[in-house]
Amino acid sequence: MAITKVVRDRLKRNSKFVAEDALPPLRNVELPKVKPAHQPALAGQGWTTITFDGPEDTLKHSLDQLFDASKAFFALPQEYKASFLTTAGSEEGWNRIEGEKEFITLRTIDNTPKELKSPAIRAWAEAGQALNAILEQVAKTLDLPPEALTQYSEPCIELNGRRTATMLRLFRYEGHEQKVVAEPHADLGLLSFVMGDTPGLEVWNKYHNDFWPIEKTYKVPQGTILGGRQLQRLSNERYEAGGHLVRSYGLPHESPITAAHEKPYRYSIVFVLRAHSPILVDTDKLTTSITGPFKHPLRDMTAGQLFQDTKRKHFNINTGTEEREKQKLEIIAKRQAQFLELTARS
Ligand SMILES: O=C(O)CCC(=O)C(=O)O
Ligand SMILES: [Fe+2]
Repeated sequence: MAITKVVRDRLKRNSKFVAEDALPPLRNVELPKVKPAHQPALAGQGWTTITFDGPEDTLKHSLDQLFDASKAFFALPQEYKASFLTTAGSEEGWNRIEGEKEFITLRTIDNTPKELKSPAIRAWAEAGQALNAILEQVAKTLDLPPEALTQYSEPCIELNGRRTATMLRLFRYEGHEQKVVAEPHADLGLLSFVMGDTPGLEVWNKYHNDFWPIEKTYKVPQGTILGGRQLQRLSNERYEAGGHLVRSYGLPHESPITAAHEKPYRYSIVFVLRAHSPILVDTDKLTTSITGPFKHPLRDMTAGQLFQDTKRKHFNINTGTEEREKQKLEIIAKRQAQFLELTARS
C-alpha cells in the first residue's frame, strides 16, 4: 500500500473523534426484546441483553429444546460425533479443541445430525426472526429504511438445503478448571445471539477497560446480543463490534460431594447472522446524516469479499491452539510490515 494512503487512513482514523462529535445522536427507536435500560449498550458497547417475553416466548422455547438436543448429542460416542468433521474447520461440522471445548457448526440441513435437525430448524428460524427484527430497528436508528440492513441477512434466516453465510453453533465447554476457553475477539457478522446454560460469556466494557461477566448478572434465563464487524462497517462505526470472551469459572472448592453434583460443562447456543455472500455492498445507499460520510466507503464489493477481507485480519479463536498461534504470528507480522511502511523513511 502506498505510504500516502496509509498515512491518510491513519490521520482519518485519528480525526474520527472530532467527526463523530459532530454527528447527530441515533434516532430513539425501540429494539425488540431489549429492556429500555439495555437499549443504548448495543450501539455504544457492541452488546446488550435479550429478555424473553415470559413462558410463552417461542424463541426461549426453541432454545430450551435445542439445549436438550445439544446435551444429548455431545453425550454420544466420539466416533459418531467425529463423522461430522469437515474440511471447513470451525466454519462447518464438529470440532474438538482439547482443554477448551467441543462444538458443532450447522450451516445446511444436510450436514446436521439427525438428533439436532428439528430443534435446530426451529431455533434457527426463531433466532433469525428475532435478530432481523432488531436489525430493522437498528437501521431506523440510523435513519435508514427498515430493510436497509435486513436485505443482507434475509436469505439467511432459515436452515435449509442452501448454504448461506449464517451459522448456528452449539458448544460444550470444559468447565473443570478456571480458565479462558474462548479468547477475546469480536464476531465477524452483523449480529450474534448467545445463550449459555451457565455463566461464562464476558463482554468488553470500553468505559472500564475490562471484561464484564454479563451472564453472571442474569437472574432469570436471558440471552446476549453482540454487534459484529459487518454491522460496525455498514453503520460507519455508529455500532461497535462487541468484544467478548468465554471463561470457565471452574468447580466450586467445596466438598467432593457438592462437586460431584456440579455440571462439569457449560453448554451454549450461538447464532451468527451474517450478510449473505453474493449481495453487493454499497455504503452510498447506507449513508445518512446520522451515519455521516463513510470513513471506509464500500462499493462494487460483495458481502462475501468484505467477509474474507475482514477474516484475514483476525485470528480464529475456534481453531486448534497450534494453528491459532500461527495465525496470531502471521497477523502480527502483517501489522508490523504495515507499521514499518508507515514509519520508514530514507
Ligand atoms: O459460546 C459462547 O458463549 C460464545 C462463543 C463465541 O463467542 C464464538 O464462538 O464466537
Ligand atoms: Fe464470539
